[in-house]
Amino acid sequence: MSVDSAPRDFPIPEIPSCLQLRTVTKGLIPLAESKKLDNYRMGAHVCLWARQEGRSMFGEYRAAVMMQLRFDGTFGFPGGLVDKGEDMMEGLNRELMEEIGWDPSAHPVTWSDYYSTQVAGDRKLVLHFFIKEVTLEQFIALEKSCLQSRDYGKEVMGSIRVPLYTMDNMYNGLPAFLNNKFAGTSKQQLLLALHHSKLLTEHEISDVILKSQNLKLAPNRF
Ligand SMILES: O=c1[nH]cnc2c1ncn2[C@@H]1O[C@H](COP(=O)(O)OP(=O)(O)O)[C@@H](O)[C@H]1O
Repeated sequence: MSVDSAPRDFPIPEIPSCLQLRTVTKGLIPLAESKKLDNYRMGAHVCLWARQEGRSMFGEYRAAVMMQLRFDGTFGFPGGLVDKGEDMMEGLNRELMEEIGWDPSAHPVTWSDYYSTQVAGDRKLVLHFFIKEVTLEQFIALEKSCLQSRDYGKEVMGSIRVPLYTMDNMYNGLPAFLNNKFAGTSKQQLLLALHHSKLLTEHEISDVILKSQNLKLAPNRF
């Protein structure tokens, strides 16, 4: 497999003001710092997305963004824990092959897709996050290959597309989606990826967070 495994450092990404929330910024460290941590498990996940023109009857698509329903009933990004002694990029690409049938020799996730590193000291866990744009054609091919993957129906219960629109009742769509249960830091990573990829503006992100929290005040809204 040809993946760029050269060790490099990356600073903490610039976090937009709409996401300057403790839940989002907690534990963010530069990549080089994570390499000094002893006896930490290392995980890597990737947000794969493709531009998508047009709109459905519910709102504008903007993009297809892939998340997956995991064995534990939570949503997360494809990826997982890297084995002891395994190169990080090799481990991530291996996880993608197992979970979504990704062909790493054709389209490897590389360091150029790196976005952030977060550390959960209490769990002795370091989580690296990558964001990769693919074509819509590749995205659709991946959705199909998920069904044939080794882990489908076991660790992974299927890929999903994140709804990026907000419907007329000001809640359904992305705000409602954000009230699901998410694995690890994947909800924060999703919001960061939407900002980084310029799929949502800062104003739209603030608005979506506010609308998703409104449900907690009005649980019977539909
Ligand atoms: O998409 C994600 N983003 C950030 N953290 C995640 C995501 N999915 C899982 N995690 C966290 O990483 C840990 C290991 O991930 P995962 O369960 O995917 O590894 P595995 O498939 O190797 O068991 C989980 O316990 C969870 O805390």
